[in-house]
Amino acid sequence: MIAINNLSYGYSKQKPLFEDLNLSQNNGNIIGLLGKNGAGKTTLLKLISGLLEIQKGELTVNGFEPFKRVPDFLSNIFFVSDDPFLPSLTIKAYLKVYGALYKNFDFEKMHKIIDAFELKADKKLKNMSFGQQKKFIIAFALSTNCSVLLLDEPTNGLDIPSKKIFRKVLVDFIEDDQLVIISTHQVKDVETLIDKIVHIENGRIVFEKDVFKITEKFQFKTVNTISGLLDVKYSEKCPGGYRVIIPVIENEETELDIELLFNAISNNVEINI
Ligand SMILES: Nc1ncnc2c1ncn2[C@@H]1O[C@H](COP(=O)(O)OP(=O)(O)OP(=O)(O)O)[C@@H](O)[C@H]1O
Repeated sequence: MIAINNLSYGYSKQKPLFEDLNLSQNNGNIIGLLGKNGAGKTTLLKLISGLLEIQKGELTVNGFEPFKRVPDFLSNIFFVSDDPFLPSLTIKAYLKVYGALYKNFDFEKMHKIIDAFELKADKKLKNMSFGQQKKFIIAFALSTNCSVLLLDEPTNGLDIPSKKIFRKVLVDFIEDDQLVIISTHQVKDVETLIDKIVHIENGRIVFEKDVFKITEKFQFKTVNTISGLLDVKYSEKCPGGYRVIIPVIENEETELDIELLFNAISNNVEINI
């Protein structure tokens, strides 16, 4: 569980990035963390994982203050950074050394995922491509069975077949009691996975809603024309017509279009639920 109350943080004292930020998330959710470039997504993940120290307010993860980095905290959280640093070890050797740090590490799960990603256990991590390294660290993160998983741009560098495998391994191997936060711009890669959207803008959380509540209230669809449509919350032109967000009519729910929702929120459209 993550609890953030009135958090302030800035890289420079003159211009804080976050001021009075509040966020509370329970385990059992997969959260899509969205926001424009520079909004602070990576910084927030670093604060949650204890790589940066909060300057004001409160931040606890499973009851621990992250920056204290006590072993019981560290063994139950895993942060997959956008650009992971990996030592000059084979996968096999890495698992022996680092797997032992996580009390619930599941070696069988690890082998299933590295097979799915077509990685070779006797290959040195340093000699792998960026995409292969990303796949390895995602496999490792999932296998730790940590209570909190933080994934920063996890599909960045993955080819098209690997993105499909990524979605499948997340569905198959995330446990019901984990809290997973995925920060990404590649929203199509995670659209079907996430059950909650958190959108950061100007140092604040400007939108925080469950996906099922959004799709219960709003339809996301492509139409030929918007003339005659009542109560269009947001629209944008696309080849052959318009992509629109409109209220659900007669229980006719659609799937969430995260990109459209992102654009609506970024254009200050109120999506009240
Ligand atoms: N080490 C640092 N020193 C100073 N400023 C930093 C540092 N790291 C990030 N910043 C600044 O903090 C702000 C937030 O950066 P952050 O990387 O958290 O954003 P982001 O939402 O993850 O962006 P992106 O979507 O581009 O990855 C940016 O303005 C960035 O320039």
